[in-house]
Amino acid sequence: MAISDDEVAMATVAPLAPVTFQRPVRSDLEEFFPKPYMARAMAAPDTEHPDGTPDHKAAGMSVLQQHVAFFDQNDDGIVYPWETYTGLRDIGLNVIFAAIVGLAFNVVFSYPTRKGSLPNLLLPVYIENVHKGKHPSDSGTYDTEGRYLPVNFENMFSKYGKTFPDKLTLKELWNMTEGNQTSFDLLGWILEKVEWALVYLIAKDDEGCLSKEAMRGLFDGSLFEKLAKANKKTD
Ligand code: HEM
Ligand SMILES: [Ca+2]
Repeated sequence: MAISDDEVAMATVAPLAPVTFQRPVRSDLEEFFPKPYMARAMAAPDTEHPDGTPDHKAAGMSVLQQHVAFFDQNDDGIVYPWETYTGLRDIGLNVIFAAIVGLAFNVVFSYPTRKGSLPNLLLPVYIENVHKGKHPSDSGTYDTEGRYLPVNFENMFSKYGKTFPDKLTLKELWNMTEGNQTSFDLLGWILEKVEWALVYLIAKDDEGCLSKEAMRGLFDGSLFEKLAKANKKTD
């Protein structure tokens, strides 16, 4: 059967690229909120939350900056390893795990986000420059300036969420990190696995799935705030 030019122009699948059938994209997002293709600098909306997280303050920061600002204990715009450690403890990691993971985040992100040209042995992460920490093999939900792209967030679920519409099973999360891998990018691929493994660990639900809401909250940092609050209550 011949495909008309009109059909070609708007198609989201290509007959000779089976992967486009296996990982479909959304074409109905505008029914839920305006301009899903427009990168949001300060809010992280999805189909269920068209305005993002109302009780979470952007405080003038980009969505990626908000993701990291949770760890900035004294709000001076710089995240030192001991601050990452404290934040990780607050969201429920044990002492050893928080120490290892906390140090690892600063080891990875301090150099790319540095001010000036020299590395700093105290491993600060400068929130102002955190967009420079972006790595390949990610979900594409943050753009290169640290904004949030609703369409790419939603497509994670249309592509990989085969069991439920609003959460990913562990296998599906794994498939997503595999599917996001770009070539010649071992480090980005490892980081992607570690980041999502951590999110899964701290936020999986009773059925062993990662909810869309937890993942959305990961992007604007509200997930960390929620977990810290819940943790404080149980102390
Ligand atoms: C000081 C602490 C942290 C820093 C500096 C940091 C930095 C970043 C940066 C720069 C990105 C953008 C990566 C990209 O889009 O290529 C990012 C994304 C991400 N981070 Fe963090 N992060 C921190 C803490 C955490 C923690 C504690 C977790 C998990 C619990 C986490 C999980 C993620 C995930 C899952 C992504 C999204 C990757 C994707 O789009 O596929 N981050 N982070
Ligand atoms: Ca600080």
